[in-house]
Amino acid sequence: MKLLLQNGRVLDPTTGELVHKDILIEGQTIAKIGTDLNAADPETEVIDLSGKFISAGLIDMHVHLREPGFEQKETIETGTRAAARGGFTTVACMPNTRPVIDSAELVKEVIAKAEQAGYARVLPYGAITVREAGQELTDMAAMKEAGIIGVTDDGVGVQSSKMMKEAMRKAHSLGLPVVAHCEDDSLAKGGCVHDGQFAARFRLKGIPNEAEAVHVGRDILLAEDIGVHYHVCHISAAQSVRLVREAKARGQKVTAEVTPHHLLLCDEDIPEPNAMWKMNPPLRSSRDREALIEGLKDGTIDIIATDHAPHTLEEKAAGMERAPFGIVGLETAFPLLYTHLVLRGVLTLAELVDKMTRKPAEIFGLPYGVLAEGKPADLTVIDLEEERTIDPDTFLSKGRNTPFAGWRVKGWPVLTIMNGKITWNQADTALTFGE
Ligand SMILES: NC(=O)N[C@@H](CC(=O)O)C(=O)O
Ligand SMILES: [Zn+2]
Ligand SMILES: [Zn+2]
Repeated sequence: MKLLLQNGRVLDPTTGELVHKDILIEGQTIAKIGTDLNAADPETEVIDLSGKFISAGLIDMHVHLREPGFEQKETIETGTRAAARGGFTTVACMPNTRPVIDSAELVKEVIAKAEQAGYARVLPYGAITVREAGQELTDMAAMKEAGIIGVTDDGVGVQSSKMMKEAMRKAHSLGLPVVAHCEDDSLAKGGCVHDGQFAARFRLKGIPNEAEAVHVGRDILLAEDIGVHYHVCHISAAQSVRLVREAKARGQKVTAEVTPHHLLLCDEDIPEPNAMWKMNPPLRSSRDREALIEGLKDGTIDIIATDHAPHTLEEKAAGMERAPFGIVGLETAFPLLYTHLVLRGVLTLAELVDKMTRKPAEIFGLPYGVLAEGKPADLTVIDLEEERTIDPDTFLSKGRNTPFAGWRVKGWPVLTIMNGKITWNQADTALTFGE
């Protein structure tokens, strides 16, 4: 199959400006990027993009697809449809399912289900410890053979330093990154929000910055001699940013991701105790938020990942103290970041796109994330002018748990192509998504 995208605009890699280009896709590959390309044969499907922005397909290195075991929250099918609608062509999924993805068999099951659904490329992580219980290392070699791209106990921190050190040795020998949910239970236990202004005002138990940062610091020390690629999940505290910056300056292979919500919100923005604003790590202080933006700009923080964490509305109705941690992110990430970071001059469009495409591919060694001839045909077309209100009722994800409902944002993905196949086309949908 041939697909010709006419009259789109792409980022010029040297100037960072948008320039008009046509893109010809043949099968699963970008065959040609040029000007005035015409459909040579009548078989070619032609789509006129009328000046819309074409990016390499977005990559999200941190999502929860919830299957197996929590299908009431999300399935691989609904989660990857949400990914496609959000402009993502590749997502890496977390193993904190039921059962936990801690064996080669379960890894293979996830990959098979994702291929069957076909809406996005799914790259699974395997657990560091059996059942994420922190007691015994998993068979990482077998899981690697089955297709994992890294190991993580996301959802919980690895409490034992000895266990973490052994995990790093094993992962390094297999060439796998260790992807860490940094949380010291002795400091975090029982908390539901950041240990700051909001917690004090509503007399809620707080989670201090150090609950994250002591793990970041410990792990950087543990990884130093081993040489393993160590990646910090959903970085939230200013101290953690400082530790990663120092490690990078020493030349250590440490990378980090930040979520859209930690970049855009802080604890003082929470209107009242409402679990739509509850996630782990929690929204921090405005000074932490500023440190995250600074870290993103100076390259300390490598990439943006959503930590898409769907839960049911019933679960979220249990209130700030009892509801589970987590908010969805796949269907709102790009327009939120474009509106609040790019249109406000915090990041350029080229910088934002880089942190959601080329950079995640680079740090995890994936052959995606660049728009170039000969590369896999993963593309996202975004209408930078289209402005709409975020309405969770229109989500393709089963999760409706977001603090961003009602926000008016610009820059919505309108067409997503993965491996040459259209996985989301707004023009085809009968649904209307807000005004
Ligand atoms: N981020 C969250 O608040 N929740 C995640 C777990 C995690 O990412 O640690 C979840 O699985 O719901
Ligand atoms: Zn986590
Ligand atoms: Zn997570």
